[in-house]
Amino acid sequence: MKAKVIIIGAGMSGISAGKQLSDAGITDLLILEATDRIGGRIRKTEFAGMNIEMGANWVEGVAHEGEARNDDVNPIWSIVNNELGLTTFCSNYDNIASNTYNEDGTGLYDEDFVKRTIDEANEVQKKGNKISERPRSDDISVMAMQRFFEHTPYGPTKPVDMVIDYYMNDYEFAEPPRVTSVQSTHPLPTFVKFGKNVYFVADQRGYESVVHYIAGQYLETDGLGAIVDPRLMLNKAVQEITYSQDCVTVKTEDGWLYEAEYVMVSVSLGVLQSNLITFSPPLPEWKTFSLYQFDMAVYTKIFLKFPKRFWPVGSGTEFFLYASSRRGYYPIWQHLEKEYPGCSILLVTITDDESRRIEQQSDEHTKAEAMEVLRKMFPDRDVPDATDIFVPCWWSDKFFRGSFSNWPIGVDSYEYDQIRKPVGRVHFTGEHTSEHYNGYVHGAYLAGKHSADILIDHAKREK
Ligand SMILES: Cc1cc2nc3c(=O)[nH]c(=O)nc-3n(C[C@H](O)[C@H](O)[C@H](O)COP(=O)(O)OP(=O)(O)OC[C@H]3O[C@@H](n4cnc5c(N)ncnc54)[C@H](O)[C@@H]3O)c2cc1C
Repeated sequence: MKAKVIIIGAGMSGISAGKQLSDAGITDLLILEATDRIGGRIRKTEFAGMNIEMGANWVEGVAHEGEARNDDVNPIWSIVNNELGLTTFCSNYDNIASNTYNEDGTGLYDEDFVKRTIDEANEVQKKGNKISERPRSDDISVMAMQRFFEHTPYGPTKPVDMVIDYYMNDYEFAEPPRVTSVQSTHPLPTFVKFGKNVYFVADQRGYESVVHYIAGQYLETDGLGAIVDPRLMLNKAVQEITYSQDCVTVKTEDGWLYEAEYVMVSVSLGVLQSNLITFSPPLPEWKTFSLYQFDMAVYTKIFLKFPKRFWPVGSGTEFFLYASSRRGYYPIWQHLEKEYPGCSILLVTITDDESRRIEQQSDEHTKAEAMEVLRKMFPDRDVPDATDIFVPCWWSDKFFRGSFSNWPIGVDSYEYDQIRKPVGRVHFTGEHTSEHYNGYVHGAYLAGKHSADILIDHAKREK
């Protein structure tokens, strides 16, 4: 089977690249997707009788009216809010100082004490922004910045310091401060460009309806909106990409061969770092070097359903922290009562080593750990066992190998260009190729457009 362009992967970036190519008149496309759906890491799933988001949940980078900002609007927010009208809720973290729990069963920490910790951490972050004004060669890790400004050789070590540090860094980047680059995150381009608010998508149609919406603008759909276009082929896991000066051949796991003038690879950085897809000839060293230097982080959203609610609800209670002496141990909790009143569901987020650890144990074991933490947080309440648990496994899934990319110390913009740069007829896209917005849904969307533009130029030059 032949096409002008084969797109590998039907997540946000692949679908966005397809739209950009179509708009430029390149409609002879074939999209090969390994799974049985489009959307990739934006995925709803049924849990306890309702749809929840196992992947991306927030539109990050939204300005409120009247807030000082430039005129840029996050393109995903435009679709979510204006075009699709999905139900969203602005997440407000202002009250975490009054919602930070002790691990020794004595309940909440003193609010002023936690507030001071937050203020101090905020001061260090602000100073970090200054480091970003220096030449790129002066980049340091977030932890080095903390040592520099806080004079703490090992970074924060007390439970409250650690959970606040986790909330400010790992909760966003899914890797600890010792890994993350200051210059790429301080200040964070997403918030500078689009606004500092984050909106939680809580809509039964799912956040993935954004991907369907974009796909539906150039792929044929039936009366109900399902994509029926033969150019989208599901359950087509690509195994091998053979490229030459004249063409590209793609082999899928079921033995089919597809030929094209160009290929657009939109699989995750984690997949590219694994050996799932073989390139023939092998990718040049400059390419693999840049791909291996970047990090694929792991961020895990665990959902727990309870027979009854035992946590506080009402204004300022949505997010609460567990300050453990083991950093990153079931640290950030969110109740979904605002989004889904009466649902009695809690969401706890863990990352990195903790994510990899729990992916390798049974859900029952994870539930028991979470229950122990909850009973420490609420010693005076009757805390019933969760009746249901959902633990997504993004890291073990061979089609993802993690949740999103994180910019580590030691990678500069030059190496970043190499990640995105085509190798002959093989082009690359994906959230990890978005220099300013890597890790985000809008990063994937904009990267798809950008990489498609590079391919369009390439095709024009060859005419
Ligand atoms: C748990 C989690 C939470 C997140 N939270 C947020 C958030 O709140 N806000 C935000 O903005 N972003 C968030 N993100 C990040 C966001 O989801 C991603 O940046 C974005 O969806 C990535 O899109 P993509 O197209 O680059 O990659 P993907 O979505 O990974 O798409 C690549 C596609 O390629 C397919 N594929 C893989 N291997 C093959 C193969 N061999 N052959 C064919 N197809 C293949 C995959 O199945 C997939 O569909 C989160 C991600 C996760 C996992």
